[in-house]
Amino acid sequence: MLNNKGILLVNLGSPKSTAVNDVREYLDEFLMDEKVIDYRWIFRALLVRGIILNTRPAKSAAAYKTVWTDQGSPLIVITEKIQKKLQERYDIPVEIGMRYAQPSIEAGIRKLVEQGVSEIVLFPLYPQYAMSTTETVIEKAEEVRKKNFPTVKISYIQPFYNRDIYISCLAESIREKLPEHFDALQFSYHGVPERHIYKTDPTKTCNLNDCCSRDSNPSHQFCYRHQCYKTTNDVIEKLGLPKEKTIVSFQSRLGKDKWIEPYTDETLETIPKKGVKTLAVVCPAFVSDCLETLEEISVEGKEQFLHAGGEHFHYIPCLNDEDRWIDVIQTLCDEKLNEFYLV
Ligand SMILES: C=CC1=C(C)c2cc3[nH]c(cc4nc(cc5[nH]c(cc1n2)c(C)c5CCC(=O)O)C(CCC(=O)O)=C4C)c(C)c3C=C
Ligand SMILES: [Fe+2]
Ligand SMILES: [Fe+2]
Repeated sequence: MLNNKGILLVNLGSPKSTAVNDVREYLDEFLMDEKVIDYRWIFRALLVRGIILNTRPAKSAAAYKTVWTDQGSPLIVITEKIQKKLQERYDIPVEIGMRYAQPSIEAGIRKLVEQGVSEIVLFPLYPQYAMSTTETVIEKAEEVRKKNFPTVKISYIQPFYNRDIYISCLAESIREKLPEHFDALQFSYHGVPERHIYKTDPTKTCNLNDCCSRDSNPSHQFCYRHQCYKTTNDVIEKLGLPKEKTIVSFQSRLGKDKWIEPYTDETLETIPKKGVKTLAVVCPAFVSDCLETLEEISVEGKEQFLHAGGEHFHYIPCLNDEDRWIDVIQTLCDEKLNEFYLV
């Protein structure tokens, strides 16, 4: 019986509008999360509320305005489309929740509970594990569950960065959108501070230089960088592309800390001089297009590349609500739903 089961799809979240005050409120909640800026509260507050929130909201609001749709933030609109398509395949309720802003994780769980759900499969919509994404989602959901819904059971879908169904789906999606001719395919992942990688590796053995070749190292379970390289290598293999024709880089760094390298913006500025004139870029840390892909890569990144001597720039959209991606979500949900029977 699936009667008391439900699915909650969780994504990052967006400001409620492009008004500077709404963006400030969103950034405050986001950046005051200690899993995102992992300083002691007082230092985090000094940095976020004393420095970042003075200037960033206006700059981010202007960027959001360039991608906002009539229905709202692309990230939310696309997550809602995924929800609708998935709901058509299930007769148990499917809801969405955002880690920051609205609709919140709490609102999503409440909607499910109001429909009689007591066992939730929660799907963090992040292929690779990171403290600032998967981990903070689980922590938040558990906090909400313990406080407001103590009798509800939640099970969590694990990062799927190396699952063959996901790799095949991503590879096929890329294959369809790649231009006939290109000099390089760049995989640009969202960056994280380098410190986050060491912090989440329980074995403390992750060596950024060689961890990616040691797939048996248990630290890779918590190593975002490793998982990005694993996704890339598996997709390249599926596509039959020579490794020399591909680039991995990390985007969106914020602040003065060292983030994992190489940085996307620096790469875009150097590769034209090395002969890359036609570039395709894909962003597999994001399953839905959002500010970071539609503005930072498709607009800013393109300008940087062309300005540095590049000639053609092709942005490859995220999986969004492609049916083959909905198939993957459904398979991963079914696996978890079936686990309920085994307990
Ligand atoms: C210390 C800061 C940040 C870390 C660490 C970080 C990790 C991280 N983020 C995503 C996914 C997304 N981030 C998005 C926007 C965004 N990210 C940060 C900062 C950190 N992210 C900021 C300040 C912002 C807001 C926009 C801006 O001012 O630049 C988004 C887009 C949201 C949207 O509404 O469109 C996504 C998605 C991942 C996957 C990740 C770690 C792996
Ligand atoms: Fe981010
Ligand atoms: Fe590692």
